Amino acid sequence: MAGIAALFVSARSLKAIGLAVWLASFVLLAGLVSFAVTLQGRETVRESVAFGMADVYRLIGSLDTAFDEMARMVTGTPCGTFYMRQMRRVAFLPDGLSEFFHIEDGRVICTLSAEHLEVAHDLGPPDFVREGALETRFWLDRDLGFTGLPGTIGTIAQRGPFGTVIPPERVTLNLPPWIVAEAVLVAPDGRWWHRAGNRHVHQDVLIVGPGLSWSDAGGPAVRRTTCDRDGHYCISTRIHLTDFVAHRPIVIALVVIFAILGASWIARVVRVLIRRYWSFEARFLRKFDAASLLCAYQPILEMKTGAIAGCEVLVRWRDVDDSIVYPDEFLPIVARHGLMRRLTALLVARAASELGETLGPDVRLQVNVNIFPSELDAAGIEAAFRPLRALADRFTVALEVIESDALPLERVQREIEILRQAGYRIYLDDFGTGYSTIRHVAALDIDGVKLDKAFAMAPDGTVMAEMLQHAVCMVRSAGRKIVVEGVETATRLEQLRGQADRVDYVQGYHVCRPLDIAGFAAFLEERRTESASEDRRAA
Ligand SMILES: Nc1nc2c(ncn2[C@@H]2O[C@H](COP(=O)(O)O[C@H]3[C@@H](O)[C@H](n4cnc5c(=O)[nH]c(N)nc54)O[C@@H]3COP(=O)(O)O)[C@@H](O)[C@H]2O)c(=O)[nH]1
Repeated sequence: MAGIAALFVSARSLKAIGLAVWLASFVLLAGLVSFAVTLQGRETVRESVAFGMADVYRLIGSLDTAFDEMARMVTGTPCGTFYMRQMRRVAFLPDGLSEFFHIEDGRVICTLSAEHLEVAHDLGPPDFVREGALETRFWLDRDLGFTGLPGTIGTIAQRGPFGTVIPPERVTLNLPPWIVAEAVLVAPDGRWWHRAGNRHVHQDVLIVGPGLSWSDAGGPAVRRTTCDRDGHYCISTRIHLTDFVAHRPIVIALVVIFAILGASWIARVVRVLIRRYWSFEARFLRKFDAASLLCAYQPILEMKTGAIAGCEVLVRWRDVDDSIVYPDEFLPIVARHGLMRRLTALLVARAASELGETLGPDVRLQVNVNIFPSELDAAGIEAAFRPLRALADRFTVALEVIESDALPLERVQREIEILRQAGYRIYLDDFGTGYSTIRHVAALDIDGVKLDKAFAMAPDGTVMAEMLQHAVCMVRSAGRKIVVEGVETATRLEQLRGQADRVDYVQGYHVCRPLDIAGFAAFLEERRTESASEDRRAA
């Protein structure tokens, strides 16, 4: 879970997520729009094929009508005068069929153009036969020289004793430039003949197969074949995607622009939602509980004895990705949402349980806890500190009031009095910075003052370092105990030892950094062993 949460917390992975969402949205949107365009393309193909098929059905209809008329009207002695006159009348029908024959046993006996043939023309076996109640035979692309029209090629159809010629240009394919198509006539045994359109398209579909295919040299192409209801007349189509793109640049540009804009919008919304849900503030407020608050203990050294007299309890928060967050980052959120009391109560409960269970029963310490000025009301403090106060025989509680805002002196003084009478010690924190003033030190009945670490941490020779001594004198003159924090070097500790009659306690990285409870217990044990051996040496 922490691993997944870490994805949303890190700015780098958030960028990666944004990019992934953008790409996925782009592919999805481009796919959806392309699908819509493809459907529209399929519709165009369907319409074009239907247009071609309409010619086929018209031709079949003309053939049926012509043969019906022949059967009805052409009677009498075959190839006789009356017979031929009637045949001519059928030829005048406006169906595009104008040449008719009389056929017996597969041989043409007479034609409208050539009349009675001197030698009957043997048609040979038909190329294919349209089965059914009205069987029709076809001879494709035959030389019609026997009709008196040398060099003319045409398809002959025969039903009963009658035959006719189908002109070659009867099927038209009305197609946009990005579709290539071929109309073919297919025999029941699979043989087929080109009728109109682009040669090789039907063969291509037969070899590669219908559907989307990538094997063709012209790139990916969509192929299909549509046939009439008898399956004899078919139109095969092939759309090369490159042709489609080349012929519809505006559509393609619009698809790309739409997909880019849409994907950017979706990615932005997703990023905003992720940021909102996983912002530091949002996840802190979601996971602000006893389990996520941790205590660090920083030892406080008593100058007079050289012993560890106490510790400051410092809060830490475990983020959703298990990283440890320092208070400067989340205290403003705590203050903004009025969670100061809850923070103190949770922290005190944890500290009481850790200190009580881990340190030996003989260890006596002053436990300093930071509180906001707004928390300074005796009843609230008593409630929050109950777990520590239950261990009053081992731990004395000192409240470090962080002066983050101006103190209402009268009210604060009243609360301080009650708390001190109850056994609490009160310190003003961060003296010398912000709102912490000498006026407060003089006006409030407090136990001590913690000098801001900026004094002790300042390099020798700087004004701040110089002011350290004066600040100590000033606080001392108000009769308060002094804690100097931010002692990071042995030199600074030595300098403060020179003022040991005025500086009561020091705290800082040179003494010890804040530790977890196990580290703190080990540190105390080590100090105890060291001072015991020093005592033995002195004895
Ligand atoms: N209301 C609460 N405020 C709290 C609580 N716990 C901490 N705080 C306040 O948060 C501020 C930052 O604290 P932190 O990051 O824990 O830093 C503390 C020490 O680590 C640091 N310190 C101590 N010695 C040194 C040192 O030698 N060098 C150095 N660079 N830093 C050092 O100082 C911080 C302790 O400051 P203070 O409280 O003034 O003694 C800080 O303002 C805390 O007050 C909490 O539970 N409640």
